[in-house]
Amino acid sequence: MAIPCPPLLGSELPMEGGPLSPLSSPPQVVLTQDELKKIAAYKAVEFVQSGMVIGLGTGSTAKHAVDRIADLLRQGKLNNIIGIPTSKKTHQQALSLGIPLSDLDSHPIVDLAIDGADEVDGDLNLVKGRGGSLLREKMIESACKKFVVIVDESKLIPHIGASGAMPVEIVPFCWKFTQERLQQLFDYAGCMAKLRTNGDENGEPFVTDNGNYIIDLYFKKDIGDLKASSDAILRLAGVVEHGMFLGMATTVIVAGELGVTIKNK
Ligand SMILES: O=C(CO)[C@H](O)[C@H](O)COP(=O)(O)O
Repeated sequence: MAIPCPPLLGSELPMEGGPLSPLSSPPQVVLTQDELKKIAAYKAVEFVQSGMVIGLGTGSTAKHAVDRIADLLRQGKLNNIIGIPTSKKTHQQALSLGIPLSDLDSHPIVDLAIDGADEVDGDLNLVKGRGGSLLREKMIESACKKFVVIVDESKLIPHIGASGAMPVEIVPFCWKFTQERLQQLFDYAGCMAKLRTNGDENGEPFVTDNGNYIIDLYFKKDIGDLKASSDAILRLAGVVEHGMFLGMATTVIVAGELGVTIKNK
């Protein structure tokens, strides 16, 4: 869907915090959602400095950031970057672009991670993992000094789970049992727990990079206390990790109709 937006590109973007602020001139061009994602991604890459270890996110927004980092390396504007990819897909992208890569075993401290999100609430809590990479994303983004989240404004929501699924990565063993337990946990919020499939006619389960399954939780109502919800999910044997990233984002860059907003924790 095309979204009206002033002609904002690259370093011309406003960087104010707080709500999106109207610009003086009326909207002149219409930017697509993907163009907004690119604007947020390029703005985030301005935080990258030579010599940094960078967590490379996964998804259509993070892909723009990885492309941009590769461009700046090629142009000699960045040097000695080491990328830590959050998925096999991003690993493949970064490898094909010639970004030097490593992992948390060799680089346990990550200077900066840049990644998209499926939802961002008013306290900068996130839902991630609708793209299926939540476990590696959470491992890497928990290990970083600064976590910059890049989104278009459609990702801003009033409460976690408001726009769709909250994914939970589980072991395949007796997945129906774990699915049932997860649904029961959030019965009070009208939860529907669904096994994610590949979308083909056979209904084969989607398998994560770690060989696990994903149960998508759909809530009819606000689940309330996020910390308590997180703890309850993680207490279930069979659960590996969930897609709520609570208190992890240090900065959220939002590209929208009226410009760019940078929200800091
Ligand atoms: O968490 C993710 C993948 O596991 C993605 O960051 C999230 O799904 C956002 O994706 P996109 O940038 O394509 O909207």
